[in-house]
Amino acid sequence: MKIVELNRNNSILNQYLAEIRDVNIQGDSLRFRRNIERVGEIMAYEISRDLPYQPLEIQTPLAMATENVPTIQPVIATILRAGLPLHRGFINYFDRAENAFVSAYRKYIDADNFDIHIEYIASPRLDGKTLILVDPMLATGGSMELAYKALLTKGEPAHIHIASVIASRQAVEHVQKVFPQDKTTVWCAAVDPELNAHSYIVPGLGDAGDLCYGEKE
Ligand SMILES: O=P(O)(O)OC[C@H]1O[C@H](OP(=O)(O)OP(=O)(O)O)[C@H](O)[C@@H]1O
Ligand SMILES: O=c1cc[nH]c(=O)[nH]1
Ligand SMILES: [Mg+2]
Repeated sequence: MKIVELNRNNSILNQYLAEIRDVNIQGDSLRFRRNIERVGEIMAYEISRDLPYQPLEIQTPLAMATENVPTIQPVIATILRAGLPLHRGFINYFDRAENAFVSAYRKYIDADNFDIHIEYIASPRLDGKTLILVDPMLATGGSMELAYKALLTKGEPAHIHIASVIASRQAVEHVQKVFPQDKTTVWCAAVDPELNAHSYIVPGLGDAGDLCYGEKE
């Protein structure tokens, strides 16, 4: 399974990631959402390089031109609610993509233990398609795994891309166990070393959903 950590190479993505993490900047929720969206745009561009292409003949005002263009449009799936700004970044680039939405939330049993609940799924058929699963945080990997299993009820994708802003090392290992090795690629802006007792990524960024949309009850 190919794992790509985009912050290993210097690019403007690192500036957006620094602002997303920065406790003195991330409280500006408009900037936080836009920075997540910009990471989504950069990831969409990177993933676009892995798609199949074929030449297209185009009539310009002066002559014929040929450009290689993608032969497919992916399905962009996300997990509510923190996934929404990242998803928006992806569809800013894949403007003819189909889309899927899954809800997932942590229901805490006590301070440190929780189950993940999936209650809502809206998806096109996925058979033979390229599925891009986008969620800014891959902490334990549990939400991503359960969202994928829910989406499999809509068909078997030909290839799966997982795109996260920050993943924990543990979640990357989990994904390597539960997703098909031969047809999954993982894209992260950063991979962080630890989870804390509440299964939050450390250093991470805090709670992505709350930073986007406010605290929930
Ligand atoms: O890898 P996991 O351990 O499953 O954690 C990651 C999940 O946590 C966050 O969502 P959260 O449950 O906070 O919901 P929210 O988007 O409504 O805030 C995040 O967007 C992921 O979906
Ligand atoms: O670090 C984490 C873990 C789960 N959800 C978040 O928003 N952040
Ligand atoms: Mg949250």
